Amino acid sequence: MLLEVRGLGKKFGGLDAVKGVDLDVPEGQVTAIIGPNGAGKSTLFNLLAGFYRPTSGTVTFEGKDITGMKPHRTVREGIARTFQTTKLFDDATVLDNVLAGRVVRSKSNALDAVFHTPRHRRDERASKARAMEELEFVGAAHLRDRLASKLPQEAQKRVSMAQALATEPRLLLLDEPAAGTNDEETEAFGLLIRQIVARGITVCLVEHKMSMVMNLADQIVVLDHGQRIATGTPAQIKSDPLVIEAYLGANTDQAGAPA
Ligand SMILES: Nc1ncnc2c1ncn2[C@@H]1O[C@H](COP(=O)(O)OP(=O)(O)OP(=O)(O)O)[C@@H](O)[C@H]1O
Repeated sequence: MLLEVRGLGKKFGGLDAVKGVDLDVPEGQVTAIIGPNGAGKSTLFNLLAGFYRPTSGTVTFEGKDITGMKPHRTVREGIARTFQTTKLFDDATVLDNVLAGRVVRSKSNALDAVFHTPRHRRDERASKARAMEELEFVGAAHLRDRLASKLPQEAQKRVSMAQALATEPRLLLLDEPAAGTNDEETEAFGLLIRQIVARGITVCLVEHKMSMVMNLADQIVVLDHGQRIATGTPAQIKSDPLVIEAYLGANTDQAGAPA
């Protein structure tokens, strides 16, 4: 198992945002995490990537205990995440944004950079080449010199995927990759995610768009009120009474029952 989560919990004051969650993410697959608004999906991602420290439980990645590890360390371990609303550096170009993802794999140190040593120059060239490869992979190479803030949402999402891929992850956490995109763009993101998996990268995604989830996921994990209420294949989840109840009971029109 690539990622093993046991009894994971996060409290905000008196609220259990995530409670006693067990999760196994098999290598080379797509695991989707779904659930009504406020179910704890984003909090779970933040716990896995180290943005939040769990109140209880453990996270094991490739057999190593990474519970409570900070994001700069989890990314070195091989976990990258994208955000629901993209967090690019607005004043930087697309290429510089993707290069920022390379920093974690840089072999040269601060002194190399200050003295512009051959090692630093070699490292810089290799990083740039890798960043461009990732931009080509996501179909955004032509945008390399544009300011990230000036791009439409869909392009920003592609760039943030390139940035995450540039860190050379073994596990990619995608937080609502299809949010705010039209049907055609959603389908294109689905294809891109398949290509990512074909590269041997394991994908875990949070997504409200059920068409994408049902098409892509090998395994679906359903959260409700911070707890895992079901795990299974898309076919199993669609007909699970607990899941149907959670969605029908959800006071939202965005969550979209997995029909
Ligand atoms: N930083 C925080 N401080 C306090 N409460 C929080 C915080 N982050 C999340 N919560 C609460 O924890 C619960 C789970 O929120 P979370 O954002 O993880 O849900 P979600 O499933 O990702 O929802 P959505 O689908 O709307 O993005 C909610 O009740 C939310 O209000």
